[in-house]
Amino acid sequence: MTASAAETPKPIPVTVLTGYLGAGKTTLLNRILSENHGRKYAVIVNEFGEIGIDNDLIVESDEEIYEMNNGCVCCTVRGDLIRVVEGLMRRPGRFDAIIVETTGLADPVPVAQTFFMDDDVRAKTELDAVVALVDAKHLPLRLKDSREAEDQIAFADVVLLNKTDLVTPEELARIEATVRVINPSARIYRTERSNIDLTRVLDQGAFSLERALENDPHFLEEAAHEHDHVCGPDCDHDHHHHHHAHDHDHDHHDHHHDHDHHHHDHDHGHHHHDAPSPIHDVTVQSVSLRGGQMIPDRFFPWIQKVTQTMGPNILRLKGIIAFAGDEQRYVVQGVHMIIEGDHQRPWKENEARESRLVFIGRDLDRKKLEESFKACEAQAN
Ligand SMILES: Nc1nc2c(ncn2[C@@H]2O[C@H](COP(=O)(O)OP(=O)(O)OP(=O)(O)O)[C@@H](O)[C@H]2O)c(=O)[nH]1
Repeated sequence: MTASAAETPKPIPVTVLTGYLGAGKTTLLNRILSENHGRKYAVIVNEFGEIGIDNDLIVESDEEIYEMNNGCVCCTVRGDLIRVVEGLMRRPGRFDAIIVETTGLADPVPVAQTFFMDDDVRAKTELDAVVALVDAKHLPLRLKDSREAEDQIAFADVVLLNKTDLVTPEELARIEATVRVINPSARIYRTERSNIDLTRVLDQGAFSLERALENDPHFLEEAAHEHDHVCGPDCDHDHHHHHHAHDHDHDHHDHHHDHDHHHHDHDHGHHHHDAPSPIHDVTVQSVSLRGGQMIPDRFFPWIQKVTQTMGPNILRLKGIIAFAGDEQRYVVQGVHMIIEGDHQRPWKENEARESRLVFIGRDLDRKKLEESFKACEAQAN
């Protein structure tokens, strides 16, 4: 029997969206889902925070959204990703392409590896491009405190330098130069609210296995990257012990920095090939709050105060707030001290009018946040 085009369907292109917490991934995803491009996407998102707000922030569309388990892709979710993709493959014709939105704390490498490691997935999909969103305002801070932020840029095929409205032209030029140093070959575009001609992001045919292997000769090796990054706060891993626990079966210390070839000589001070590098940023935690209906005159001054006083430690906040007497859901979002909010849509008949708020950051005082959040409730005194 000879294989014909009909018998071997074209591999499904996969776009991986990466970028640090709050950089603009969901904003881009919502553009993709809203725009009339005539293609049908299956979207895979990796929820962050135990009360899962992310899914609620994606625009409603005909697209099918698949959630992966809590935790980071590299540690616990790769199997999950393979299962979701295999499930998708069993329903040919339902969609033309796949988009994977990774959590802001994830290393994109294990996600990309997934599309090469499992034989079935490898045969049926084709990694089209890794697209990294960069928050222009907060990049300098990120490069100081997060290896992931840098790795995400280093590994990208396309970089969207986003939030250009929050920086001066001079700052923007400097930031672009920094991105260029971290990744000399990526296509870089400046964007506001992830506003990009989608033909520059989708169907790029940009991902090159050859280049990935050049940057990291161990790209195709299982576990080379598994533990070289920050796990999400909800990751099941025992952060304090697994480093030792895994030492005997993976020698990830020897080669997991090989992709640093990318990084040339810029000096961020945290890339040392031999020194024991911080394996996990164990200080990042998440605090999830739940409450009833809130009084705006309590909630807004409270959230203002929280972001003013704790801003430097708040990497990300997201919430859906039910205000007493308000027929609409109110969405609040923040990155450090920059916070914004808006009505999203009317509450549905069967939806419980409750408020949910997730903080991701360092040194968060859970008890204090819980109590002060509760004090904004309508029934609180
Ligand atoms: N000022 C400004 N705000 C932006 C821009 N792009 C996105 N935002 C806002 O930044 C916040 C984060 O955007 P998201 O698209 O949710 O970011 P994300 O990367 O999906 O965030 P995580 O999923 O938490 O990692 C939201 O409040 C956006 O409205 C921009 O270009 N300028």
